[in-house]
Amino acid sequence: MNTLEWKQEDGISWIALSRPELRNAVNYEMMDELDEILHKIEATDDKIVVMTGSGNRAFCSGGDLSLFHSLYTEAEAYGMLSKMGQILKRIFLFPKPTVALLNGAAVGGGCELITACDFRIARRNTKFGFVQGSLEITTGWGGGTMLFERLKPHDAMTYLMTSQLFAAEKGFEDGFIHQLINDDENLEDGLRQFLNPYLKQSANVLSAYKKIWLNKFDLATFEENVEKEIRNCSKLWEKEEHHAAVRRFLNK
Ligand SMILES: CC[C@@H](C(=O)O)C(=O)SCCNC(=O)CCNC(=O)[C@H](O)C(C)(C)COP(=O)(O)OP(=O)(O)OC[C@H]1O[C@@H](n2cnc3c(N)ncnc32)[C@H](O)[C@@H]1OP(=O)(O)O
Repeated sequence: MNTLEWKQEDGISWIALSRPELRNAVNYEMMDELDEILHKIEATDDKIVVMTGSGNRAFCSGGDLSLFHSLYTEAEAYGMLSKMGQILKRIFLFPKPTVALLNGAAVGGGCELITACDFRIARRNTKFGFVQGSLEITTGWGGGTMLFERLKPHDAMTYLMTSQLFAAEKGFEDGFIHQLINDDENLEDGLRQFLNPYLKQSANVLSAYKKIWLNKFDLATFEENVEKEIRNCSKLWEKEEHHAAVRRFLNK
């Protein structure tokens, strides 16, 4: 694996996004590797999946803008967005509980990725934000649809419509972040403390409860809504306003 690290320990499958020099931005190789690793994990006896980022700056900075900047038309954008959208859906619907461990900032598509997970644990000093609006696009991997399943509509709209970066403490108050880990605490120790009561249960019990939550969804409607989100984002993507905003980011 070139863009991910995977380890299995005490019933936990750890996935670390590993492109720290670009703040763990997602490229096509990472999408393929994520897809592959999720298939492998599904076949293990592991109880819980933890997703985190390499380094201490970022969990994930979203799509790799230096790469995806070359996608110009709606159709080109749709290809990339729907590829990652499929992976986010797999994470959201994954048969085992999933946890996003925010070792650093989760921004743009990175924030969509944490939304796809069942639990979010963050260092107290981290930030998260759906900054897509400042790039003149919206969420395009299905994370907007998923956010409305995680939060009260008013809070979800605030996160999405303001494009702001928020402190993890605000996410904790809103119920988006489930546990804060103090800055002087070891991140893995803090996570294990949170996970201990879950890890005392069998994999079958955890998966069965996850299934009850997933049974709530009309899958066809959920998939239709994700698809609409991806299509809408693709339309905005091809506008000059978006390309200009990305150029500003890359030339800063
Ligand atoms: C494409 C899908 C779409 C979606 O559907 O959601 C998206 O994800 S759009 C992408 C949205 N993401 C962003 O706009 C993130 C921008 N990044 C940041 O805000 C910051 O980098 C950070 C994540 C808050 C971390 O800040 P910091 O630790 O200070 O790092 P730097 O900003 O100095 O970045 C270091 C290095 O990495 C490059 N970088 C960062 N993010 C990306 C990215 N998403 N794509 C490509 N490159 C990225 C950044 O340009 C720096 O490069 P160098 O200057 O060459 O070192």
